[in-house]
Amino acid sequence: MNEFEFIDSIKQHTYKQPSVIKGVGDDAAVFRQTSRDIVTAVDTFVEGVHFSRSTMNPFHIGYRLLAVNISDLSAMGAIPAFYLVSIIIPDSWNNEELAGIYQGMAEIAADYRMDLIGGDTVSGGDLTLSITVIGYVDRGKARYRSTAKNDDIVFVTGTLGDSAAGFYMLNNPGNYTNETFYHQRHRMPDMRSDFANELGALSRVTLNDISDGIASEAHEIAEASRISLTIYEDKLPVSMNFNQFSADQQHEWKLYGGEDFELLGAVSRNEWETLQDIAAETGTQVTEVGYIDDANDDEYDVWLKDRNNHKQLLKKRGYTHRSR
Ligand SMILES: Nc1ncnc2c1ncn2[C@@H]1O[C@H](COP(=O)(O)OP(=O)(O)OP(=O)(O)O)[C@@H](O)[C@H]1O
Ligand SMILES: Cc1ncc(C[n+]2csc(CCOP(=O)(O)O)c2C)c(N)n1
Ligand SMILES: [Mg+2]
Ligand SMILES: [Mg+2]
Ligand SMILES: [Mg+2]
Repeated sequence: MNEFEFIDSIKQHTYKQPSVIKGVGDDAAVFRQTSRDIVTAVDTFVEGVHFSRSTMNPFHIGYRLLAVNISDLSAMGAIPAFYLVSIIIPDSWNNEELAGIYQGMAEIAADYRMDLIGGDTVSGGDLTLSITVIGYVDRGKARYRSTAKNDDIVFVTGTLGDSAAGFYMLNNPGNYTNETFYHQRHRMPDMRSDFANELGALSRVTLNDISDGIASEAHEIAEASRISLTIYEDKLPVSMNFNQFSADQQHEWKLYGGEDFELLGAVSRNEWETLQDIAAETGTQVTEVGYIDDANDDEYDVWLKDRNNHKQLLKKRGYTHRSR
């Protein structure tokens, strides 16, 4: 298949979003928007860094890449609408495998009524996929990392550490409990889109999605909001049978494992009950895991309290890409 046949094979023939004026097939895509704010993000996946063929099949690769981008839109309180895919294809990937990647993306796109409206195709190098997502949020309702205030409740959706545990199981075959569940949490993470969108009812909520690990994202909130954040270690939600792993593994994965794509947030005590109602309506597990304090002398610290109430500074550690 040449580049043009490939583009033809991945092109949608109809669009779900009524605002599309031009999708795939010209120099750029066009959509029209008058009332809502537009939210956009891009994340890149590289073979060997974000996935390997030994732990993910092509469908999972596509599914997960679009999922993690939807996660960033959720963390902004936005509804997904469009995506554009830039792909660098090495010779070692065949047509069937590439089709699998696009099927994975199409599967989750259907769940969120997203349209593929453009992209770019280049051959050579390592398999690299970069997805740009575009979504909408009601005017002025985008949710930021910078809005947390003293005495807010810190909460997290879902459970933590499952993706890292699943990745470990995929790489270290053995006798595990609930293995399929953990594999699934790594390969096809759940999105918190409905919950995040419904939070539009709140006057203020701080959100950040967990890609690098809760320790890292907690620091992003602390720094952006210029506050201090405390997490109770024994309140961090984990899945059933997470205790099949060693204490060190559990500690490492839930705090620093990353790729959970759950939402870490902060909300005022006044609106905590409304937030819990929204969680119940959208079938979302939400757990109170800590609180916000004023910062001490411009130190935007993140603390971890153990079950004996001992407080220690939580390092900004997680999955960090190096730059030279
Ligand atoms: N190479 C880049 N050029 C311009 N802006 C960038 C670049 N890399 C990151 N950013 C911007 O920096 C901010 C933080 O990006 P970052 O990738 O850390 O967030 P994220 O997507 O939530 O995290 P992750 O990539 O771990 O999922 C965003 O505003 C992003 O657009
Ligand atoms: C083959 C392979 N090796 C390592 C990992 C783990 N991993 C890769 S990127 C990342 C953080 C988010 O990245 P980004 O900041 O780019 O969004 C994590 C935890 C994996 N999933 N697959
Ligand atoms: Mg990013
Ligand atoms: Mg993010
Ligand atoms: Mg991201």
